[in-house]
Amino acid sequence: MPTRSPLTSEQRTAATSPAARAFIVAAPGSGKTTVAAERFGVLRYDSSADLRRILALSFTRSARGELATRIRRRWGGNALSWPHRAVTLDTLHCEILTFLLRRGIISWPGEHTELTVLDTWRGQTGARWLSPDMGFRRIAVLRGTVVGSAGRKVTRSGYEIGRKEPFHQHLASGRCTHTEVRQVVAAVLRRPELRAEVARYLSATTKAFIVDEVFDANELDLDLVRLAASAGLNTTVIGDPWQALYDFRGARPDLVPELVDHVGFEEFPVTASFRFETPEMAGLAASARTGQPITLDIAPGAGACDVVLAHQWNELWSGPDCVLPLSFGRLDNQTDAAVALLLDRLVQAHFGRGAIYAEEAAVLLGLDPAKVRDNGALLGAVLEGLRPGTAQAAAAAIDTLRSILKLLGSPRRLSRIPGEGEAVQHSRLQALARRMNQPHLVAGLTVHQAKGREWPVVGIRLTHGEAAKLSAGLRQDHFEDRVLYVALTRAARKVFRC
Ligand SMILES: Nc1ncnc2c1ncn2[C@@H]1O[C@H](COP(=O)(O)OP(=O)(O)OP(=O)(O)O)[C@@H](O)[C@H]1O
Repeated sequence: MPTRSPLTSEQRTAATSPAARAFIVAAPGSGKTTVAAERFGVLRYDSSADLRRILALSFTRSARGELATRIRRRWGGNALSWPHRAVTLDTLHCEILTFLLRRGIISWPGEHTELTVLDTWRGQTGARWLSPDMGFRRIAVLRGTVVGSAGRKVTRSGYEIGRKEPFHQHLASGRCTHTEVRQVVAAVLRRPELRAEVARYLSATTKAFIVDEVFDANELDLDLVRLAASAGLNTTVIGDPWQALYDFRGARPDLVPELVDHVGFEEFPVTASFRFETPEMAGLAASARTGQPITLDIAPGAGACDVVLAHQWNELWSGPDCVLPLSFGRLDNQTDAAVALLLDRLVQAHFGRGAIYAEEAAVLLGLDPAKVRDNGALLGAVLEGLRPGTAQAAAAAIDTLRSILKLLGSPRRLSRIPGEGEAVQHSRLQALARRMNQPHLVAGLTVHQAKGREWPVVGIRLTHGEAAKLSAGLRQDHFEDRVLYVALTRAARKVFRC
């Protein structure tokens, strides 16, 4: 086991404080996750006879995974044995809903008490891309104590269900997405008598909440924190206002100071960063945080970097061929999903890990992800066919891909995509072919995927607008500026512009 570095006095004070409500504000690399994991064990193994669980909470599966790994590494595998858990806020919402349904406090269409909760409606009957000019989408509401549905004007584009019938059918068969779960739990918390039931449930089961990256919390998450604190749970929230990135999930970093003030959290600053190994990086991070103008050196080649980051996947694909982005981005149709499986194969071969959204791609195609992995040689053969890099090779590879999906167990045959969609797939495959022919590949990630991680040397792809923002100095209250800040602070030794 590696030796553990001693905590700084700031870290130790924050992790071991007897405060029932602690707000730990920390800069990048100063040990937010380290302190969260430490405090988990301090509360888990204290000498009290209180056997209720400690709940470590984060917002994304990758952040949850990192937190769970750190807890196990610090305190041993048993630290997360039942009832103690590290889960996402979405999992907690589902747990609360299941409790309310099982107890009959509220009821679901078809009297379901166990739900199948999907990440997205994409690929489900009745789901289509709806944009603000396209009328209404269905949302889940609470009528009395019964879950029902209502139409709401579309305000932000996405895969939604617009028509009543398919939405009702999904609900009646016990199926929904995390969005519906959030809508119902939010409606529950607005009703005093139901809110009191949730408070009772939390205080009966849970001794402490430790919420990592609290600036990514949306209104519902923050309301749950407020409820937990008022129900007497030991409540710790940890975060950095400069690293709030989940606007698309409704993150409300602006509401955190109000919550901290209103609930009466005791504040513990953790300032010393362990990430930055060179004076240059420490200076760069400080300049970014204080809004000083920033200019990055141009990379001698992307191969000089350990990772290349960009805000959007497209920016990575339009960059140097020695950068292999770990995704093409959103999966809009089944051909997108099939091409994502090919990318997954190449990513596995080079980096020993899967591509982002590979599992989602398999599910969208009706395939068992394990079977796809077991039959990787079939996808490998399609990749080999791509090697010449021509448009003809790309077209032939798509055809072969469509036919082998059947062999992998896909219930339907993929058809050609109308309009320009087919040409987009050809150019994606040609981009893959160019990467296959590189002697050395560097992983490309979006800043969202890189959050919470670190590398020695980081390359950043900047649009003109982003470069201008850097030269003007970053502002914490601008989302795009925070994205740039998180990108810059992933490097221990050096950041280059790629
Ligand atoms: N007291 C310490 N002594 C030495 N190294 C430490 C100490 N505390 C944290 N570290 C190391 O510093 C690095 C950053 O820690 P950690 O990931 O917990 O920071 P973070 O604040 O969560 O980072 P981010 O801002 O990127 O989310 C890790 O490699 C961690 O092991």
